Amino acid sequence: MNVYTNNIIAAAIAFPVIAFAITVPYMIYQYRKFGSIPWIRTLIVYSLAFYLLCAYFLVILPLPEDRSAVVAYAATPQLMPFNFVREFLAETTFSLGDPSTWLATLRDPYVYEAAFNVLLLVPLGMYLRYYFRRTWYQTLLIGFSVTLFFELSQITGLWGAYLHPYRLFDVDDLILNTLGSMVGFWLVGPAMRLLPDIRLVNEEAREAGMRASVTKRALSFFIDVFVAQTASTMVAGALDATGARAAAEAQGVSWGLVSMAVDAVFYLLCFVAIPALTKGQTPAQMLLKLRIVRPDASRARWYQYLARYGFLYALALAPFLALFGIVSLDPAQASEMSSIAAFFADHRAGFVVAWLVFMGAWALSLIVRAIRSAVKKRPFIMLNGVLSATRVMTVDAVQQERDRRSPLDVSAVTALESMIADDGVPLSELMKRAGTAVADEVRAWVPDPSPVVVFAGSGNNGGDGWVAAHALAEAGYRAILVTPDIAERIKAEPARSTAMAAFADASERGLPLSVLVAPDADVLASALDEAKAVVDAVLGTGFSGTELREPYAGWIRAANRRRFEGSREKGRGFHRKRAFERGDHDRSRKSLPTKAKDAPLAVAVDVPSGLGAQTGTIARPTFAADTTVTMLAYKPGLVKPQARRFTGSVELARLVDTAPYLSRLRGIDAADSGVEPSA
Ligand SMILES: NC(=O)C1=CN([C@@H]2O[C@H](COP(=O)(O)OP(=O)(O)OC[C@H]3O[C@@H](n4cnc5c(N)ncnc54)[C@H](O)[C@@H]3O)[C@@H](O)[C@H]2O)[C@@H](O)CC1
Ligand SMILES: [K+]
Repeated sequence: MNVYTNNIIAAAIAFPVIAFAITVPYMIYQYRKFGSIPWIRTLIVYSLAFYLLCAYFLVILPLPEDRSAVVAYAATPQLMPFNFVREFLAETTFSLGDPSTWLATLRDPYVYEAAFNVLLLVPLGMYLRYYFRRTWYQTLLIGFSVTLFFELSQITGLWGAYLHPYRLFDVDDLILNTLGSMVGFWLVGPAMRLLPDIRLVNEEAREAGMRASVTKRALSFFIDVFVAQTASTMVAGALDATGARAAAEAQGVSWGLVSMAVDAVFYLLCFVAIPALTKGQTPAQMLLKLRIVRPDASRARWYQYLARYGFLYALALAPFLALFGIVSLDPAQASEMSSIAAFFADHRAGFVVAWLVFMGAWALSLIVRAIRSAVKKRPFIMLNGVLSATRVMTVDAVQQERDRRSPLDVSAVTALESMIADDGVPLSELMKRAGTAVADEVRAWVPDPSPVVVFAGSGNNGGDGWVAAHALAEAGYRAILVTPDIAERIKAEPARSTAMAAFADASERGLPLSVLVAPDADVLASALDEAKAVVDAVLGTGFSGTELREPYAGWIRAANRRRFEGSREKGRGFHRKRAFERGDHDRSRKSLPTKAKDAPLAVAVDVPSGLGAQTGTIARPTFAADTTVTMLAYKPGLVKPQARRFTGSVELARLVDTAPYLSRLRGIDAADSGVEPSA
């Protein structure tokens, strides 16, 4: 056993080195892929690395004394499957009928080594199923490959590092290790219900990745400094090698000054010139998808980049220059100094203490603010950002902020649709893309096929709902579509033909799509009780007003009640007594009641039904959503302050490349009305 623990200690010593080497690449990869790095994933990835290292060390250590060592027992591979069983039976006193022999058996090397060989790859199977979401046969294959790699390391004497194999290649190891990975696969199954779903962790990371977190910005800054400094050092070195130093010194120019000038060139290049060419990105910001912009997300000018980083260096360096100045004053020469210098020189120690206190307080305040911004999910703004009127945002957040700041009037959306249709993408195709985007949003947050309720109104917003329900059913979700009337009797086009086609296709292929036509309250409530997601495609841009008509009002109330009171089984008793009885909400309240624990995901299509797309008025009732997938452009109502608690997060589904149309529309808009567009 001692051998095992020694190897684990070796791994523990080697691990920090490896962890350090992989951390920056790991962070860059995660930031690029997901935008943020959840703790849980870091824990998993690093524990996996540590575990694999331990396992490998157990397989290849201890190393023989010298390269040509011959280890007798490892010379011939053991190729007989289940040899360990035979040897065990031959060599021990074990008897199934005699319990007194059982305990000794456990201490038998054949038994504990076999058990250990199984154990070795149990964690791998767990990681493969839980984190990498591999199926059982993929786990089997990967487990076997890893084992084979281990055994091949042994039979080749660590890939030729040693002339002879020093550990035994054993088929039984292959069998037992692979079995271990399968045991891990089976064991982790029940635990997965308690562990956070890694797909949701990823989805949340993507959402959190909209923010330019302090760590992401710090990483980007250090990469930039590293790049600029390395380039500068190399160039200065090259100049030195070509004799520039001697030439400079012959001219009476100090080499220190020259290399500082080279530094300055590279820092200006990295932090000013390159951002000016790339619309606001330093090299590392390109890598990490960050951008320097004005506070309103518009493009900053080159002198703002200069100011931003100039102030940063000035603010960071000034205290050190001051300290250096004070420390280098010699009190012995105080009589020869100006009175101010003499004062500083006399009180040197006091100033150094004051300096330390000041810097400590400053550092502490930065740390507190950084933590507070992380907790409150607010941007971390530094003084140099304020002074230069710039911010660092993620590329995605810049885009989102620009979209939010230039919503498109509902009338303009209609104009936009017909422009797109004129270019060959008809409304029916837009509807298909819109519904698919909604289904994708549901699938991102509810990754396993589950029951989903889709409310579809009788306008085109409802058409999006039919597409979404069909797409979800196609993906195996049990979609329950709630409609006031059968598809044939929908009046709006292309909603009608789209709904009919979706229904016909689903029936023909036997997809799990069921349609509830004007269901009564009880049927509706049961459907909602089971649902893992509710899609609101009742009313979109076609609605304005302060009251919803039936049956829509009843549907929305039922959905809101389900959201805030929980399912009916759970809701009876405690929950039902709560104030939120009408399934309506008190419009004077600043926030909505908290969501019930088992509330389904609520997705609104285009706008939450009840919210005025143009005006942002909140009707009675209005659908309360976790996320709103809005089509083509933000509508003015979505960005009104009161809308936020009904829309949840807003996702823009562009459906087509809208940029050329938008500039045309805004141009025409401005010319026609004689006023500046809202952007
Ligand atoms: N903008 C786009 O490019 C696209 C828009 N599509 C969808 O089409 C929607 C607009 O469709 P429509 O113009 O047909 O309008 P809506 O579907 O938003 O609303 C029209 C329906 O609302 C009902 N209604 C009006 N006032 C009511 C009230 N007070 N109480 C109850 N019901 C009321 C009407 O009877 C009508 O059935 C958009 O929101 C979007 O979801 C997509 O289908 C395709 C792409
Ligand atoms: K809607």
